[in-house]
Amino acid sequence: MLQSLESTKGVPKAQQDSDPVTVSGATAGDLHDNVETEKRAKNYSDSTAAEVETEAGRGSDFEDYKVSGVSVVQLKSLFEPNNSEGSHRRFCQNTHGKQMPKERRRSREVGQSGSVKERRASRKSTEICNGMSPMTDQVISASGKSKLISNKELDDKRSRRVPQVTITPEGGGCPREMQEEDWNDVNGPLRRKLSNSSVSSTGSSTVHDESEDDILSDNETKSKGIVTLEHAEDTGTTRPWWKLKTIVHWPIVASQRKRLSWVQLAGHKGSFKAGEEGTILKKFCENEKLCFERLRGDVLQPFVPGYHGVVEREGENFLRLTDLLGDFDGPSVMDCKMGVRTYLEEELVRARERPKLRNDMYEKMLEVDSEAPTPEEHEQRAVTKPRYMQWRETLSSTHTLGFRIEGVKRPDGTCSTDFKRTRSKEEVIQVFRDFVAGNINIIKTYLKKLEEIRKILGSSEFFMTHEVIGSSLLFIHDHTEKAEVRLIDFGKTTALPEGQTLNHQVPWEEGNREDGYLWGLDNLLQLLNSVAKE
Ligand SMILES: Nc1ncnc2c1ncn2[C@@H]1O[C@H](COP(=O)(O)OP(=O)(O)OP(=O)(O)O)[C@@H](O)[C@H]1O
Ligand SMILES: O=P(O)(O)O[C@@H]1[C@H](O)[C@H](O)[C@@H](OP(=O)(O)O)[C@H](OP(=O)(O)O)[C@H]1O
Repeated sequence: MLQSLESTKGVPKAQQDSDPVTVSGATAGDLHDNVETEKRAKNYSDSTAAEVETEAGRGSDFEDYKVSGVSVVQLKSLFEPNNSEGSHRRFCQNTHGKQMPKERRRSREVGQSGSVKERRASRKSTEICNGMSPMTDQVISASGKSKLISNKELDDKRSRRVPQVTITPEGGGCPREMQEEDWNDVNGPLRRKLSNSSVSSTGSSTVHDESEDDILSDNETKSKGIVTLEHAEDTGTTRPWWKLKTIVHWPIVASQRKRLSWVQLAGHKGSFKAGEEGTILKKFCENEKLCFERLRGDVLQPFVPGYHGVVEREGENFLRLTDLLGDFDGPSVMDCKMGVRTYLEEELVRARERPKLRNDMYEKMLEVDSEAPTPEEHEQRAVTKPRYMQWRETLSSTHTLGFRIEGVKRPDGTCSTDFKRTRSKEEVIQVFRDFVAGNINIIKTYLKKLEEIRKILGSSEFFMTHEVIGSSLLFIHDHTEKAEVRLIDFGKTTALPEGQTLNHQVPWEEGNREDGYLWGLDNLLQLLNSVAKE
């Protein structure tokens, strides 16, 4: 399946009218992974067929309406750039009162001043999780006390509703997401456009089997993997989105500098563009930028993609990152999302304070299990984001193992993102076995790399002082048995209040901000060890 990506697709004209932004370039020293574009082009030989990109802006937008006094996001008609907030595109007023895409809800660094309750909860959490017993067998009640409940009970509770505990704003208030009104305070636009839609979804697919209509539909059932990245021109000018249509995609061999066949196993469509000299451009996210800046000089830096600054392309800002696939020949790739939780505490708080019902998430739920929504949710035809995220976590291995597989790309070019129900140890092991095609040497190299990462994380100042949510480990290997693991995606990784640290292994209780990252990593190590011994 070939998917054509064009990040400017569907971008409303108003965004292109927005203010220019300051661009910080990369220093020469940043370019520590220098990979040649030609080599990459050769590696991604999957993409030899010409593709045709249809009209830009095609796809579904969403519209808000009210059900029982709560706003609902619903699919809206096509070709309407200035719509209301939705999962795929959100817009807000900029300082000039113009409509512009809203920054993905990761823009604000969280937690300059955590609440007292947060700090207390953090101190309380001293239990170390051993083995693979679920760390989520403890829940916090409305009184703030924790109690033990069965896994079944827990799953039911977690998957049915948003936890009811609220964080009380104290001493400056608890962290909260940037709201539309906050935009007036923002000095310069935050440039990461909200999702066009997530790549990860149900369904297994190959590189060759998708029709053009499928390519550009916003149907979440269409899993993506191999994508064709546009090489955005550094013109400094903006191109109206409606002009970006019916572009013929030449085969990669014919236009290596302009296009890059690439693998994107998770995340949002249109988030990436091809960069220069072995780099890719990821849509700008202030929070992620801050993380990469803080990672400079941290012991963890060699284990994350090289960061080469912020660049502007066609009026939009991007983070320029080393393409981790660049050193591999026809790589196999796996994305494992780490941690016991995939949403921020502030997202829970917001969902309680201002519930926003998502029709797209309800639809995604139905695709997997038509009985998953409650009668009320069926009636509303919508769920809140935390509800969806929690359901995804309990359905997969996020809750039980502290990580989950998001997607896999195999050497033959086929991709699968059909892992929403991959939950048990045995199932996860089987995916890894298939991933390495039974090659134990590769598993052993992965184990070595993971052990190294485990050790480094223990001494990383960055890791200690950040809540790491939604970040993945990217596994990459090729037929030469070369294998590498890197930490990616810091869009939802947030700094803790001064002086606070995380243990990353104790159970999460709302307020303690624990993410279970290390617990998940230990489980992953254990699973791979068992594969290596086979
Ligand atoms: N530096 C990189 N080199 C190679 N591949 C990458 C790199 N960064 C990301 N990817 C690919 O892109 C996918 C999505 O990346 P990422 O998770 O950073 O995007 P995202 O839009 O922030 O995702 P999400 O919405 O899940 O948070 C990964 O699964 C991986 O396949
Ligand atoms: O994998 P799925 O089932 O498609 O679900 C998506 C996935 O959980 C993403 O991590 C999340 O983005 P964030 O991590 O950025 O929150 C996205 O939310 P979104 O639709 O609000 O972007 C979800 O739709």
